Amino acid sequence: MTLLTSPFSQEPTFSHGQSPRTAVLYCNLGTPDEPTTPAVRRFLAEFLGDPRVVEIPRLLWLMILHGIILRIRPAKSAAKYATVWLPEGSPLKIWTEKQAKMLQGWLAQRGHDVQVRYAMRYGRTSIASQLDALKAAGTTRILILPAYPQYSATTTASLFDAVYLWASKVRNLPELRFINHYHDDPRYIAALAASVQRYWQNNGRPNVLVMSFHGVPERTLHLGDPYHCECFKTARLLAEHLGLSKDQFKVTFQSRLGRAKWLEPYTEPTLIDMGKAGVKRVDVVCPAFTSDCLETLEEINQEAREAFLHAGGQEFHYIACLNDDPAWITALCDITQQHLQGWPTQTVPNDARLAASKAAALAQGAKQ
Ligand SMILES: C=CC1=C(C)c2cc3[nH]c(cc4nc(cc5[nH]c(cc1n2)c(C)c5CCC(=O)O)C(CCC(=O)O)=C4C)c(C)c3C=C
Ligand SMILES: [Fe+2]
Ligand SMILES: [Fe+2]
Repeated sequence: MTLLTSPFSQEPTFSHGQSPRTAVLYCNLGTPDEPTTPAVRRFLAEFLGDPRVVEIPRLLWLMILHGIILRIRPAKSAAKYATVWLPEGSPLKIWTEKQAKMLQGWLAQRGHDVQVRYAMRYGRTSIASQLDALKAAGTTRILILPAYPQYSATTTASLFDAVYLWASKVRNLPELRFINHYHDDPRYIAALAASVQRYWQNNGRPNVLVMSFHGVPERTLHLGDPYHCECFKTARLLAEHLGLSKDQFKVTFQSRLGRAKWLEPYTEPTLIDMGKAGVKRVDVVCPAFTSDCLETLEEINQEAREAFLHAGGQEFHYIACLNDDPAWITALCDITQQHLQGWPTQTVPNDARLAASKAAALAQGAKQ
């Protein structure tokens, strides 16, 4: 792109006459490149090596991570990934990419000239590489949109860290905005509720709806992380929307790692207790995940299902994540639009708008 100098001032303007480019970077956790032991080891080394994710003294943790965990876990996890892998790749990546494409298209339909890209905190497609690409394309305003409705330092703050690290190496920075959370956004809640209601219309209702959120160490709650409270608020709003009484739903936390205490109650033991107690049918929904991934497709829809049925339960229904649900993309669009306010993102370029208003003024003058 050539830079011209405006005849009226020393301000540079872009030769194609468009307003400065605005972009949305839709960020998710990340996933291995393939369901193999080496690829999962690479992914886990980066993920679990992040001090935001595992907060124990560095040296000790690096010894445990490289000495034990990365020798055992990758093969086990790779086998699990293989059970959910699709011909096009990892479900998390496929859904995240599709959501970003849909968001861009739907924003364009609403008249916003905004580029939407997706990025992953770990593995490919990295946050730094996408920010580099946006900067190279002349983007001057970037909105960081996490795929996580609930804020957690382990996820949201960690992805912001990656943005700050990139920014610390850039001379001429774009304007940056960050969305911390949307756990109580009425449009996200309505999309979740509609997906559950639709499922029930087609499949009947359960005795209990289990809302299973990804867990985090309990210690993070005592240190001030709002994740636990935000999960409970999402759950309460979802239950209200669905008209559920207290005994018709249950909040649980899944994916515990290591021996420390994580947020309770844990999903699988709760389901086993329910099966043993004679609960006939449970439906499970995972509101912290906006894309289906290993944690929902394998841990819930395979492992937790088996545990519940084995404990005496009769019917286990997994309600899919929001994925490409139109109500969810609409919610994402609304949330994005709200945070783009004040940034010029109209489809009609500034210069064309100016020319049109000058022409209108001239025509008005000619009439008088
Ligand atoms: C929804 C938000 C998430 C939070 C909060 C979170 C915290 C967290 N996770 C781990 C450890 C692992 N998570 C793994 C997979 C994984 N985690 C999330 C989301 C959150 N994690 C997603 C979307 C996924 C799926 C990725 C995919 O490729 O499909 C894994 C890897 C899988 C495995 O080996 O079991 C680990 C490990 C910790 C320690 C943590 C907070 C401290
Ligand atoms: Fe996780
Ligand atoms: Fe898991």
